Amino acid sequence: MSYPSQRIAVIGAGAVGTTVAAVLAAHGHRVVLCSRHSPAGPAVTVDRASGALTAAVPTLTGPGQAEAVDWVLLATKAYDTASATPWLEHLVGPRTRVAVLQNGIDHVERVRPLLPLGIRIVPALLYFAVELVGPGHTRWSWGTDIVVPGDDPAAEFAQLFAGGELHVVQRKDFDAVAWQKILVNVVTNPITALTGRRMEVFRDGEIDVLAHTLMEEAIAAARAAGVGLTEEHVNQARDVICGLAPDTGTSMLYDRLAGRPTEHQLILGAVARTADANGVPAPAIHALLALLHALPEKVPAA
Ligand SMILES: NC(=O)C1=CN([C@@H]2O[C@H](COP(=O)(O)OP(=O)(O)OC[C@H]3O[C@@H](n4cnc5c(N)ncnc54)[C@H](OP(=O)(O)O)[C@@H]3O)[C@@H](O)[C@H]2O)C=CC1
Ligand SMILES: CC(C)(CO)C(=O)C(=O)O
Repeated sequence: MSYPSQRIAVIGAGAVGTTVAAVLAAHGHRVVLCSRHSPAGPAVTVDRASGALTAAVPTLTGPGQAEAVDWVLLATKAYDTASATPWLEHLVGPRTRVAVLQNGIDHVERVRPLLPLGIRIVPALLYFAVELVGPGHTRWSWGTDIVVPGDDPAAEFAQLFAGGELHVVQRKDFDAVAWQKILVNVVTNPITALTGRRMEVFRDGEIDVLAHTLMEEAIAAARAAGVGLTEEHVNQARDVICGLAPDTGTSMLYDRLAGRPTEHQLILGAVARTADANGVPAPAIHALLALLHALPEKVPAA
C-alpha cells in the first residue's frame, strides 16, 4: 500500500460493512467494525469468485469503546442513519471524514444534521452486490465499483482503496449517476423483494415489461426534475441490471427474508416524490410503493 495506513471505523456489520471492512483491512488499514450486536470477528471473511478473503477486524459493540478516527464509513440501512448518532459522536473528531455507503439520492442531506459543522461528507454509490451469510461472513456475487463525486474529499476516499479489490470511480456528473443507480434499484429491489425471488425472476416476460415501465417512469421523473440523465446513463443502468447474475439478490430482498424493514421510501419513495413534485405520472412506482408499505414483517425464503 503506497497511501499511509488510516484509522477507519465502519458503522454497521452487515453485508456492505463487513465486506468493505475486510477489503480495507486486507489492504493494510487499521479498521474497526461498529456493531449493535455481538462481535462479528475477530476475523471477517468474504467469499469471492477467486476464493475467500479473510482479514482480522476487531468489533466495537458500544459507542463508549470508540475514539476519533481518520474515516467513518456509514454502512447502515438509510432508515437507520439517525441511530448511528452516538457512534458518530465518539468517532468523529475535527479532521475525521465521513463516507456514506448507502442507496438513495440524498446521502449528504441525510447525514449532515448528525455531524459537527465543517465535517466533510463523501456520498458513495455501491456498484457491487454482497449478502451476509453469517456473522462476519459475506458472499460477494457481483461488481467492484464505488462511485463518488469529483471533489477533493472523494479523491481522498478513493486513495483508501487504491490498488485494492474495490475500485473507487470519481464522477463529476455525480447527481446524474446517483439517479442512474436509482434506476437500477427502482427496478431490481422492489421486484425481488415483493416476489421473494432473486434476479432469475427477470427471465419472466411480464416481469420484464414491469421493469421497463418502472424504469421509464423513473427516467421521466428525473428528466422533469432537471437531472442531466443522458441516454448513456440509462443504457448503463440497463447494463447493470442485465449483468446481475440470476442467483444474486438485492439488499431489499435480504431485508424481506430477514424480517427487516425495507428502504422503499428511500428508493421508490424518492422517485415517486420527484415525479409528483413535477407533475409526472408514476402509477407503477406508486403501486409498488403501496405494496411494500403494506407488507407484513416476514416472508418465507423462496
Ligand atoms: N448488500 C448489497 O449488495 C448492497 C447494499 N447497498 C446499500 O448499502 C447499505 C447497507 O446495506 P447492507 O449492508 O446490505 O445492509 P445490512 O442490513 O446487511 O447491514 C446494515 C447493518 O447496519 C447495522 N446497524 C443499523 N443501525 C446500526 C447502529 N445504530 N449501530 C451499529 N450498527 C447498526 C445493522 O444491524 P442490525 O442487524 O441490528 O439491523 C446491520 O448489521 C444500504 O443502504 C443498502 O441499500 C447498496 C448496494 C448493494
Ligand atoms: C446490488 C444492487 C445493484 C442490486 O440492485 C443493489 O444496489 C442492491 O442490492 O441494493
